[in-house]
Amino acid sequence: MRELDRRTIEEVGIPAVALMENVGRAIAEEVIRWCRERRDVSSGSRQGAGSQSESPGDLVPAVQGDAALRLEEPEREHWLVLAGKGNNGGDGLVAARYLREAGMRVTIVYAVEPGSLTGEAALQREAARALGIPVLVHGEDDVDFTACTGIVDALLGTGSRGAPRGAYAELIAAANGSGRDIVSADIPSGLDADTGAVHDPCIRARRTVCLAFLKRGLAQFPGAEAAGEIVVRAIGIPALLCAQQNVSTFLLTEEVLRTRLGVDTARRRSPDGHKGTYGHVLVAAGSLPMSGAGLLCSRAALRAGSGLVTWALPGPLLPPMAGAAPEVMLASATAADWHEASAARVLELLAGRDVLAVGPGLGRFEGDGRWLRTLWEEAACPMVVDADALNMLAASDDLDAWKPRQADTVLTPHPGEMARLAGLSTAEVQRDRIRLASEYAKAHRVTLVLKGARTVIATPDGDAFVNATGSPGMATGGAGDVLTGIIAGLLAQGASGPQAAAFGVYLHGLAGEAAARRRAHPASLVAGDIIEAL
Ligand SMILES: NC(=O)C1=CN([C@@H]2O[C@H](COP(=O)(O)OP(=O)(O)OC[C@H]3O[C@@H](n4cnc5c(N)ncnc54)[C@H](O)[C@@H]3O)[C@@H](O)[C@H]2O)[C@@H](O)CC1
Ligand SMILES: Nc1ncnc2c1ncn2[C@@H]1O[C@H](COP(=O)(O)OP(=O)(O)O)[C@@H](O)[C@H]1O
Ligand SMILES: [K+]
Repeated sequence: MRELDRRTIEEVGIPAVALMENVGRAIAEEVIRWCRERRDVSSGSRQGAGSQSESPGDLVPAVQGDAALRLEEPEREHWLVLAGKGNNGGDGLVAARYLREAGMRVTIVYAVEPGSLTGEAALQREAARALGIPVLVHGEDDVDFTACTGIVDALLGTGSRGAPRGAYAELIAAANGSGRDIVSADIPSGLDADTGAVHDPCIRARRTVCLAFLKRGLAQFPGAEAAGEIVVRAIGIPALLCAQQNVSTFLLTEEVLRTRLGVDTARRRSPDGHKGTYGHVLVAAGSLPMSGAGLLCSRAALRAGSGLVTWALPGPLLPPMAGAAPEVMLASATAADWHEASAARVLELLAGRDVLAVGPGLGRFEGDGRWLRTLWEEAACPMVVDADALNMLAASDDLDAWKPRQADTVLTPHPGEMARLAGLSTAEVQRDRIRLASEYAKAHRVTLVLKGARTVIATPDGDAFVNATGSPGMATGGAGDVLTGIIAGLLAQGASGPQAAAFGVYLHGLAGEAAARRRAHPASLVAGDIIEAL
C-alpha cells in the first residue's frame, strides 16, 4: 500500500473502502465524460454494440440529478471493466456500479477466479454480484471485446511488479487489439508508476484517471504515451497529509496554476492601466545569422502582455530589423558583433526596465562567459536565460563562484542544453527529467524549465509541474524563443519566476495547439504562428 494511503487509513482513520468508493466514482465520472466528449466529436453518430442491446434490466438511471454521472442515452454504451485481484481491481468494480447506475451496460471481466479476491476488493465483488452486474472470468468464458464500446482497465495499479504475466498479459493484449477506447484506473496496466518504464504488454489508454496525485512515471515519455490524457482526481486523502508526505509533483492545470501557484489565470487588466503598468522587457538577443530569434522573442513578450519591449541587438542588425515589428523598440548594444564589454551597454539599457531576457540567437563569442556573468551578477531584475546564454552558463566551470542572484531567474533549456548544464548525455536527461530538473533548480536556486513534450517546470523550493498542453507541431525552430519572450512578458507584469515559467509554458502550449488547428496540418506550424495564436 502506498504510504499516503496507509497514513490516511491508519492514522486518520478513514476506511480503505471509503477511499475506494471515491476512486471508483471518480473513474466512472471520467468514463462518462469520455463518452460525452466522444459523442460530441462524432456529432451524435451511433457506434459500437451498445446501440443494439437492451438497457440493463430496464433500469431507470438512478443518477439523473448528478451531472457528473449523467449521460444521454446511456444504453448506447456497453463497457467492459477488466478487474485484477488487487485494490486496482476493486476500484474498477466500484466504477462498474456507478456506470451501471448511470444506465450504461457494464460487464465485469475478472482476470482471475473472483473467489480469490480479498479485502476491499472482495467487498466490491459482492456488491457487484448483489446488483446482478454480468460477470465473465478470463480463461472460463469467452470475452468478445468487439461487442463493447469501451474498456475500463482496472487490472494492475501501483502494486504491480514487473511485466504483466499470465491472464493479465493476455487481457492487456486483447484490450489493446480491440481498438476500443480504454480508460485506465490509476495507471495503465503494465506501466511502472515510478520509472515510467513501459512493460510488454502495456495498456494503451485514451485517458488515465490518476488517483490522489500525479505518478511520475505517467508524466513523461514513454509512459505518457501509454497513459493518454491524464486526469488527476482527489480521492479523500487529506491535503495536510499530502503536504507532510512531500507530494511535490503536479500536473499543470488551470486549477493548479491558481491554487498551488497563485496565478491569476484570467490575466485581469486594470481598467485604468497604461503601458507602464505592465512592465518593460529588455531582450538581449540576435546576431546576423540568427536575427529572427530576437524578433520572435520580443514579439512574444508583447503578445504575453508586457507593456513595452526593447530589443538590444548588434548595431548592424538595426537597419534590417527596423520596421520588422513596429511595436518593438530597438537599441544598439554594440557597434559590431557581440563582445565581452557589450555587457556594460546591456546593463545601461536595463536602467528603468523590469526584466532581462537573454540568449536567443546570440551565438557564441570571445569572452561570452564573462559577458553573461556580468549580466547575471549586476542585473538586479528578474532574468530569463535561454539558448546560447545557457551554453555559456554550461561552459563556465566556476558557476558556484558567481554571485547568487537576488531576483528571480528562469532557465529554459531544451534536453540538449540541459545535458550540457548537467554534464550528462541527452538520453540520460530524458530518462529522468523530473528528478533532474528538480535537483538542478533546488541546487542553483533557479526556476528551471526543461522543455520538450511534457515540459517540466521545477522551482527553487522543490516543486515540479508537468505541462500537458502543446502540439507536436511545435517541434520547429524558434518555438523556444517564443517561450522565452512569453515568460519574460509575464515576469514584466509582476509574476514570480515559478508563476511566469509555469503559466508561460501552459499558455505557449495552448497557443501551439490553437495554431496547429488553424493549419491544414500540424507539421506546417512555424514559430510565428504560436505568437499569433496567443
Ligand atoms: N486502500 C488503498 O491502498 C487504496 C488503493 N487504491 C488502488 O489500489 C491500487 C494498488 O492496489 P494493490 O496494492 O492491491 O495492487 P494492484 O491492484 O496494483 O495489483 C496487485 C495484484 O496484482 C498481482 N500482480 C502484481 N504484479 C503483477 C504482474 N506483473 N503480473 C500479474 N499479476 C501481478 C499481485 O499478485 C496482486 O494480486 C492503486 O493503484 C489504486 O488503484 C485505491 O483504491 C485507493 C485506496
Ligand atoms: N512534441 C511537442 N509537444 C509539445 N511541445 C513541444 C513539442 N516539441 C517541441 N515543443 C515545444 O516547443 C519549444 C521548442 O523549443 P526549442 O527546442 O528551444 O526550439 P528553438 O531553440 O528552435 O526555439 C519548447 O517549448 C518545447 O517544449
Ligand atoms: K490500471
